[in-house]
Amino acid sequence: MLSVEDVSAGYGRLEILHKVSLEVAPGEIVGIIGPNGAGKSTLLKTIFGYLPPFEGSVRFEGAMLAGQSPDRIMRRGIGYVAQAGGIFADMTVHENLVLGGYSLGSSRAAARSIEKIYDQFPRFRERARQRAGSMSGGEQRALAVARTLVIEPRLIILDEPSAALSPRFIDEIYGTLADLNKSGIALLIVEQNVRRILDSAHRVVVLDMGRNAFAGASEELRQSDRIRKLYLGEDAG
Ligand SMILES: Nc1ncnc2c1ncn2[C@@H]1O[C@H](COP(=O)(O)OP(=O)(O)OP(=O)(O)O)[C@@H](O)[C@H]1O
Repeated sequence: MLSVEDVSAGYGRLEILHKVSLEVAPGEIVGIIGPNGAGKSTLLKTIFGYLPPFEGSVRFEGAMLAGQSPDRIMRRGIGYVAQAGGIFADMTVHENLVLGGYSLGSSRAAARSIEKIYDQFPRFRERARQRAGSMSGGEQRALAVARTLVIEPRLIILDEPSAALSPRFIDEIYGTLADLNKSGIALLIVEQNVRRILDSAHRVVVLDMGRNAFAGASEELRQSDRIRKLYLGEDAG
């Protein structure tokens, strides 16, 4: 469904990603982990069109994404939840959802889609007129995810959905993500919380210093001495 092949990318002339590859199959949850500065966010920004790759290809359902704007990529059926969510705190919950449908170009289609989201997340219907910034951190994160649903994506890309949330809210957001996945939406998730992503993802890709370091089924990685030692703080002995 999503295929990233030998992508090199970075900022200005500074190359951060060196020939990175990964695949996401329909309905799959794929996690990306790696140390700080490994290039995880840079990879998501490159897939979503915020950064043009220096080389390599990004394909979604067969179509080339490289060189397309985030807006067009969204219309092809990919949602993106930036680090820390990026909702508009001073706007209402409803206005945030309306903005999520901006790229649809049809307010009727967006309204229909938002109605479905309210059915799925009744608490947002109750809070439609509430200022988004007045909700809890967990609810704001859920709203950031819900907002991507207005365009009815087949893949959602998320940058650290658990960041700065308490364990209870992390459970909630991952519960929401599991439900979306059950409804058929594939997920590509950058996550610092390695235990959480190993529990949730089907497969995990490890990036290190801008390169593919390791990849495998979550179950396989959980058994790996290297992963346990480096990322789970366990004594692999
Ligand atoms: N806008 C930018 N301009 C120049 N360099 C940048 C920019 N954003 C990130 N970088 C650099 O790119 C490298 C990779 O950063 P990136 O944010 O992709 O890593 P990450 O794996 O997501 O890290 P973290 O887990 O800390 O979020 C870092 O060395 C960072 O300093």
